[in-house]
Amino acid sequence: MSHIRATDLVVDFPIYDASQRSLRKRFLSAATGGAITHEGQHRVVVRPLDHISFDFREGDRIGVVGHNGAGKTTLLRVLNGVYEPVGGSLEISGRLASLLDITNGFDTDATGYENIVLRGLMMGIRPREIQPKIAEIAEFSGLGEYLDLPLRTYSSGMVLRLAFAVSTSVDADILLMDEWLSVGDAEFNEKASKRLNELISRTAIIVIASHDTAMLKRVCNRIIRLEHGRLSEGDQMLDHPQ
Ligand SMILES: Nc1ncnc2c1ncn2[C@@H]1O[C@H](COP(=O)(O)OP(=O)(O)OP(=O)(O)O)[C@@H](O)[C@H]1O
Repeated sequence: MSHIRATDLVVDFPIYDASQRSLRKRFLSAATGGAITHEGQHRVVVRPLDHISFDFREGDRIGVVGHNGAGKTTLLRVLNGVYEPVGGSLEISGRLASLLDITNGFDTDATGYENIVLRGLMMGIRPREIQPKIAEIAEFSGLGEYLDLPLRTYSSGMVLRLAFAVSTSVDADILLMDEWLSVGDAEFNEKASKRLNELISRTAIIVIASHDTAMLKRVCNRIIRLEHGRLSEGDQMLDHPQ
């Protein structure tokens, strides 16, 4: 059974070159962002996640809401293993896929086809696992002969189409998303939304951070709210101003 269990999770970002001068308006407490503590003359610590605990189980579609800088992206990155917590524990069981930073792993000098494999590697997928999927990914991207050309010849929308096609080609138990991915022109975007909905319906646990309450109401069955790095939970969380 897939699950994610966090107990008293803490993430800190120490900032070593912060000058007191740039922080002189300390009497203004920040409306956004994690808690800031001052340690000595030049060290400041931002705490985007402050002792948070949760238990996500199969069937959970979790919407993460909160103001700018509340810690939503940080939470997704911790789950994805990009950030290491400085405190607490995190237990993840199940294969994890992330739609965060979907162009990570791409090489602008490599062709579209080569980049499918590179992105696959970045996602922890072996070449022999991605190989049988290449034709479907190529077809879905709609990039045709461009797939034989280096990525640097693509428009930014074309790069995103390819990134989306690869990133959504492999099933996982847990899927992380930072906002609903909308890529490409209107026609591609519709196709992409359909693919994303299908992927979601096959995935045991979804965690999606967003400011889009209408989308969260449609996709999620649990809502958690981050506020200055602290967590609360409940359906009424969607009624708060973002
Ligand atoms: N690389 C970093 N170095 C220092 N502080 C950071 C870094 N990344 C994020 N932070 C801080 O961590 C806190 C949480 O940021 P995060 O990006 O997780 O917020 P968010 O809820 O995703 O915001 P948004 O809705 O604006 O995307 C903020 O106070 C931000 O200033």
